[in-house]
Amino acid sequence: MIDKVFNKSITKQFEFDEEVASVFDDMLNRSVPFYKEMQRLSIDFACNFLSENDKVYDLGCSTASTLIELSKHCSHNLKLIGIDNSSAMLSRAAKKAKAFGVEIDLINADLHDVNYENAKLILSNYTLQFIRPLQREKLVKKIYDSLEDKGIFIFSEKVISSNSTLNKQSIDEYYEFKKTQGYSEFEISQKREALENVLIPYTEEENKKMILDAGFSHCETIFKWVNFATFIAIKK
Ligand SMILES: Nc1ncnc2c1ncn2[C@@H]1O[C@H](C[S@+](CC[C@H]([NH3+])C(=O)[O-])CC(=O)[O-])[C@@H](O)[C@H]1O
Ligand SMILES: O=C(O)C(=O)Cc1ccccc1
Repeated sequence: MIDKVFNKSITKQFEFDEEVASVFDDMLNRSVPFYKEMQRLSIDFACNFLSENDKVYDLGCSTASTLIELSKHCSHNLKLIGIDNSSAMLSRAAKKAKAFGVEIDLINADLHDVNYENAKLILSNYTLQFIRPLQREKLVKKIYDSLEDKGIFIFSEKVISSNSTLNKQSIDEYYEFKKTQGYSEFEISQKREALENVLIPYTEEENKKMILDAGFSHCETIFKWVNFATFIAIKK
């Protein structure tokens, strides 16, 4: 289904509700530049670190697109666990996983309330940005503590520039991208208002500092387009 969620005046802040979930895959593909390329890159890097029967978590898995793609492109048998607190997203994730014949343990819970034992890989694409800043650092520390010694954390985020001029130009460039994807200026403005104080992006440097402060030995940007970045963090 085509995303037309914001072609009417908003009546509430952005939520991952039934209406969003019903158009989510289209929304993501048209709202995140190079989403598919990022997803494939994160999967390729992930596969290099994974072995038979490793445990993989996707935090904020939405409709399980990434775990399904990972299972298709990684030759190892993996224990796949997707966590999300949106029932609407997880009901679609379950249907999609079944349709693709991929076994995924889907957990309907807040990311703060789940233990991610013995994780070799934790993924979290475009999710930390929705976690309140003080809680975000706490969650990243939990992610670090949950990973095995040779564990990897791959995550993607919307980012801001610390230079106000470049930040404004980045936002303008991003909205031009959205127009190429068929969104109207009205839809773009309504979604921007809905996301105010819901999606809170950090700078690339703030993301890396958060990761290193949690104890990770290394954090690197492996993909970036203007105001969207993908990072890989190595525990030891
Ligand atoms: N506190 C929370 N606890 C659990 N889930 C949460 C929480 N906050 C947000 N979510 C969930 O995190 C997901 C963020 S979307 C991830 C896309 C996916 N990674 C993808 O690559 O397709 C990104 C986006 O929509 O831009 C949603 O499914 C929320 O329900
Ligand atoms: O930041 C934005 O304006 C977006 O549209 C990103 C986004 C993509 C999918 C769900 C929520 C936010």
